[in-house]
Amino acid sequence: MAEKKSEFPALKNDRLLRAARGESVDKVPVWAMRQAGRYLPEFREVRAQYDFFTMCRTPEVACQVTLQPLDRFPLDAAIIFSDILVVPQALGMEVQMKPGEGPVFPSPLSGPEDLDRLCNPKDVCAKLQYVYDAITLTRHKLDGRAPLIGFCGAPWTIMAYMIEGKGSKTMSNAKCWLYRHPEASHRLLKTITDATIAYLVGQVKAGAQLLQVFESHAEHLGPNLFQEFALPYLKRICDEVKDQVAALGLQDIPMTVFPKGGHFALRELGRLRYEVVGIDWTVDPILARQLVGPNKTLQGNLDPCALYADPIQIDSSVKEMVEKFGCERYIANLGHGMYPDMDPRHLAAFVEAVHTHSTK
Ligand SMILES: O=C(O)CCc1c2[nH]c(c1CC(=O)O)Cc1[nH]c(c(CC(=O)O)c1CCC(=O)O)Cc1[nH]c(c(CC(=O)O)c1CCC(=O)O)Cc1[nH]c(c(CC(=O)O)c1CCC(=O)O)C2
Repeated sequence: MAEKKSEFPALKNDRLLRAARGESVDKVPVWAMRQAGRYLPEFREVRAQYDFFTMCRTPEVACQVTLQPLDRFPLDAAIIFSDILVVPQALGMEVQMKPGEGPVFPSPLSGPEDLDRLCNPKDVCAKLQYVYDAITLTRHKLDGRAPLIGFCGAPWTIMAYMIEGKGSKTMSNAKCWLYRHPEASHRLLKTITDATIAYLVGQVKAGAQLLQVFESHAEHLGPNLFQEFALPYLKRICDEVKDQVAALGLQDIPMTVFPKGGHFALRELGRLRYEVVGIDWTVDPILARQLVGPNKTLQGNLDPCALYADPIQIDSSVKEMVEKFGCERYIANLGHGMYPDMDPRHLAAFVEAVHTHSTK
């Protein structure tokens, strides 16, 4: 795949990239996980016309909805419209998105013998070309307004969906594998990791300017299982993506790891090569800073439900958050994604408050 970076319009707002690299900024950059989505009426209009994965697979539509929140709010980043579950799809698993229910795998992995059903991880890139095309198109259409974030799910989180077949309160089926089939679990995690590394390098080639790895189900592991079944794979992803990007002669791009519910792992994650560590709203910013150390950028962490409050309350919650994090080495975000019933005007209040309370 050809290097497309030089063909793209120049970046006019580099706050996010500067903050990720620990450089000073005029104000704290802000974006929101799930900033393109059902809480926006213009998204729901498009969603009414297409199945969810058809939206992901149609670069013009994915680009259109990626840009919708940027047209409304002065956000400092766009995140490509896609889902973490496109990787298990590319590995050969069927995933349906059922309105009101979420993702469903009709035939989840029921035991180690099912690993033979998975495709070769080397083949995922060709199957995910539509994501690369959406990234390249969106970089052009963004016209340098803000950097474009690419993303993926972390191996444990993807493994959990492949075995549970849907969201789960306990992840007991997936955790059963960790205790009963540790060797097969590592084989599965390695397959997902190999696919993910290739997928993320492809996103950089296509034009992604920062990569975020979502370990959305860290909370189910606890320190010991995280150490064995999550940390080594998160490390490999960062090391190998960075090494491969360098070997291709491409510019190094910042990477973020977001271990939702994984406060017990922040110290170890602070020792990896990720420039940014995302934290959810259950971790105090001062403690997070102590755990990851001074040389990482922190991202987060307003309780998403704080957006149900009125804009005056949102302003004071954001002021407190910014004071705790400080204006250096910090990217403002929610501690998890937007919910479908949120008022877009309250996200506007969040974004405005971050910029107001962090302007030098
Ligand atoms: O803003 C953008 O451009 C990208 C938005 C985005 C979508 N999926 C993800 C992102 C990136 C981001 O968060 O900014 C990533 C993602 N998908 C899932 C997870 C795991 C999880 O939620 O547990 C993640 C990682 C981030 C995170 O932790 O939130 C898995 C997932 N995908 C969907 C659902 C159902 C739902 O209703 O949200 C789930 C959770 C399943 C569960 O375990 O309970 C579907 C989905 N993905 C995106 C959207 C758009 C939107 O938020 O409205 C949807 C809803 C689909 C629909 O319209 O029916 C986009």
